[in-house]
Amino acid sequence: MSHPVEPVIVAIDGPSGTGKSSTSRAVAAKLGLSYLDTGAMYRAITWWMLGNGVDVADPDAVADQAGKAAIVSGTDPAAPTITVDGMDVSGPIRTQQVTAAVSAVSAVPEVRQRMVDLQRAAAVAAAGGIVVEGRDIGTTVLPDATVKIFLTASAEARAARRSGELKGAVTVAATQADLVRRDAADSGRKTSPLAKAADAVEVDTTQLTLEQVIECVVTLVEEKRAAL
Ligand SMILES: Nc1ncnc2c1ncn2[C@@H]1O[C@H](COP(=O)(O)OP(=O)(O)O)[C@@H](O)[C@H]1O
Ligand SMILES: Nc1ccn([C@H]2C[C@H](O)[C@@H](COP(=O)(O)OP(=O)(O)O)O2)c(=O)n1
Repeated sequence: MSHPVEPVIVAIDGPSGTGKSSTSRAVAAKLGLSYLDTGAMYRAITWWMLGNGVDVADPDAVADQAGKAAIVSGTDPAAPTITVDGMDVSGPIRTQQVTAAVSAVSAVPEVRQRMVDLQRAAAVAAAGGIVVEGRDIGTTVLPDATVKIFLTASAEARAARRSGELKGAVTVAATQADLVRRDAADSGRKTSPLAKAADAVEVDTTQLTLEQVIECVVTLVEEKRAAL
């Protein structure tokens, strides 16, 4: 008897600098799936809050404005996009100012509820399947995902990777301190903290090349698909 083929949903979670974005994009491209960067969505709403003079340290003020920004993500892994009220914000959401404020904004339950609704809608819309990366995808957003991956790496390796991107503008030590602070905030918040789902496969990427991580995830997805 044949079964209807369900679109494959891959959830990739983990802290900053573990390789979620690079791995997710490449896996989606290789397997012909859509791709959603949920961190970019939290950065986009944070960018909007900062630009509109909202005090990001005041959760009530953030909650009050949580429904205002129209955030739209393009899910083609070859050219992912993110807009706020129709404006391309892919550059501005990567500034240090946004990075410093994003954990506070994303801890506010009203913000999370809006983002989770958008993320689930994107997964439903991706008829051919999707790779979704973030902090709470396997635990909260898509608990029925076909495959769940939790990427880790040492704080040293993650900081070295990130400061490589910042091209020496910030020292590795300062980058590492920022990462560790953000990990603590993201893991310690009340609403859907950064956490490994019980049924996620943990992959420590400290000693792996990006290509090895991509291969590992592609293999896990193909094994799961074959067993369906
Ligand atoms: N296994 C790896 N080894 C070395 N560098 C990596 C590896 N995975 C990712 N990188 C690099 O580290 C940086 C951060 O990766 P990224 O995918 O943005 O991580 P995340 O989305 O988890 O924050 C990027 O410059 C990326 O090219
Ligand atoms: N599913 C998610 C994704 C990101 N966040 C929050 C917490 C993270 O510190 C920020 C930014 O995430 P992002 O993946 O862009 O961070 P990095 O690129 O790894 O530095 O957003 C979240 O709370 N839940």
